[in-house]
Amino acid sequence: MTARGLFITVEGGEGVGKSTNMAFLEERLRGLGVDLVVTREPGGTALGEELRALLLQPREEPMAAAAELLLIFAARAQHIEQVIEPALAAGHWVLCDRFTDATYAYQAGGRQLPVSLVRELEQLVQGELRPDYTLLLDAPVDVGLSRAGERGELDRIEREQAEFFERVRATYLQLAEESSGRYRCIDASRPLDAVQSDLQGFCAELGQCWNARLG
Ligand SMILES: Nc1ncnc2c1ncn2[C@@H]1O[C@H](COP(=O)(O)OP(=O)(O)OP(=O)(O)O)[C@@H](O)[C@H]1O
Ligand SMILES: Cc1cn([C@H]2C[C@H](O)[C@@H](COP(=O)(O)O)O2)c(=O)[nH]c1=O
Repeated sequence: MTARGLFITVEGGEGVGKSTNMAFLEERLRGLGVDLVVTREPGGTALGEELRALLLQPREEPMAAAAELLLIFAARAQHIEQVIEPALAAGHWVLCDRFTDATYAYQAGGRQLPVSLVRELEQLVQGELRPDYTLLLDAPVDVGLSRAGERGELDRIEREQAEFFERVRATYLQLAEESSGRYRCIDASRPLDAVQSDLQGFCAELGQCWNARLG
């Protein structure tokens, strides 16, 4: 029987270096010789990418927090059915740039929607599916926002106030503490080579976990 693949998610606030380090992780994990599917949320399917564009486009009409939450879970339902579940079942690893921890951080933490609402939708849309490992790239909000700002125009969510992102960061740190078995937290405010040296250690740990799973 094929061993189910590992589901690895990468999380963090704006500008912490997710994109830069996703590329690094992808290269190192492929180097381990595993079949890897790299994807992102919101997105990862044609429908999901359309929903992402709707979510991130600045708009005059404010988006209701509940509308934002439901669009995110709609994209996630499609992503799970079309990409994530089939890949894991076939024994591929899935490396996903953000998943439901982002919903806890941004919609429950940032937007202050009830956590119970996120939990109910998580159960409805995901059933038992949860990440095996979550890498949190953590940096002070001002460090991330200034890096994100250097990239050019800000999207709808990046335009939020600093207090919103402080709540996002605090929620991520709380999740990392509550789920310390699954989380690896990396100080992303350091120079890139220090961050990537820790990422290298994380990849080695994943390789060992996989070998143990294969017996
Ligand atoms: N450790 C680091 N030290 C200094 N600069 C960094 C570091 N990591 C990333 N950067 C730079 O910060 C900027 C933002 O990085 P990146 O786009 O990877 O962040 P991100 O978290 O994916 O952002 P977002 O999620 O908002 O798209 C880029 O210019 C990148 O080169
Ligand atoms: C999955 C997810 C994402 N978001 C927000 C977080 C970011 O502002 C954008 C995604 O863009 P990035 O390139 O990954 O930075 O969407 C959210 O609010 N809730 C979620 O569940």
